Amino acid sequence: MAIRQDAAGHPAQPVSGNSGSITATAVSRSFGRVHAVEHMDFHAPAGKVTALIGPNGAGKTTLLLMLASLLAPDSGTISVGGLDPVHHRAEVRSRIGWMPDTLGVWESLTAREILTQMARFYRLPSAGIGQRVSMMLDRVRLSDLADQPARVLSRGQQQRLSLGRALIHDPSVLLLDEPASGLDPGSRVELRTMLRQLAAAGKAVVVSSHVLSELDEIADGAVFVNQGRTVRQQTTEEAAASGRRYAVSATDSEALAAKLTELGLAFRVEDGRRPAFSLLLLNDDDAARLLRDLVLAGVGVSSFAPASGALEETYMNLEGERR
Ligand SMILES: Nc1ncnc2c1ncn2[C@@H]1O[C@H](COP(=O)(O)OP(=O)(O)OP(=O)(O)O)[C@@H](O)[C@H]1O
Repeated sequence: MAIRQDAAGHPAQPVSGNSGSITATAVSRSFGRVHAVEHMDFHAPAGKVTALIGPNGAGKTTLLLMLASLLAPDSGTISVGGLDPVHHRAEVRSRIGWMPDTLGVWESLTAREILTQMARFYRLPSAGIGQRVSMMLDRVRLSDLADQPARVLSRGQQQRLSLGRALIHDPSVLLLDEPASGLDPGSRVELRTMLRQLAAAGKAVVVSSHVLSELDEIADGAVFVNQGRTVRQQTTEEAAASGRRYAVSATDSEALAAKLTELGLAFRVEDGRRPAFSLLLLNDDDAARLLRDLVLAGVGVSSFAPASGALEETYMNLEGERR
């Protein structure tokens, strides 16, 4: 089996099938007295989209910066496909695509110039750079704006340029901090499709996001963090198996409440434009059964739908446990 060395002469670990996975074990990082990340564990397998979820200040960006080798941990270990970013920085960086929450580029350069410069930084063969940049501009739908200075791009267009920049060297691990921020609904759908395609191509995709309702569609699993610590890791299927909240409303709210009570189901009344009853159901079969029972009992059901995603439900439950 081949053992490689990086530029600094450190022996790299054997190249194996997990070259795209990324793992952090008990990593910590403080800023003065602030313990931004404390003994955090994180794993994102190759070929999957992993969501990094947590409230403001939980330590998500600090963890991503460490995973991207842009910030050194005070303690703990990080492995990118078996390589430690501290000792194999150049090789790890060539494997990682990093999309920060704000673009932060040379604003007077054009989108094309920025991607060209990044391709040079990553030492892509110069003969192929022009074609690679044009392909990437097309992929993130910026071909029409390719020769405009970055400062004139809208927030959503800058996000797309940032994604193109993260992908220009075809990394095996993608770290995306709030990638959907500022994107319009159509662009969000495109982003979702692109992230699924990248995972299907074998890359480890890590997405930090507060838009939990969308994550069920994107993520295969999630790592929940809070106050610098990992509080739960679970697959989206595991999250779905613990049930999800449904919102039900009817033309006659009293009749609906009476029937739910008769069926022995705990519910609460949600504030909103129209009164809706919300209740936790274990799976789609339970939801179908309840809808049938309500209709057969003559309750005029006017809406019946999941009120939260599976990952959102886990997040809200964790929040509830903390209070
Ligand atoms: N460079 C820094 N200097 C001092 N404190 C910092 C620094 N970077 C982060 N922190 C602190 O570390 C904690 C974690 O911050 P971090 O940005 O990682 O959280 P986050 O989960 O990404 O938050 P958000 O969802 O709001 O972006 C916060 O209390 C923050 O104030």
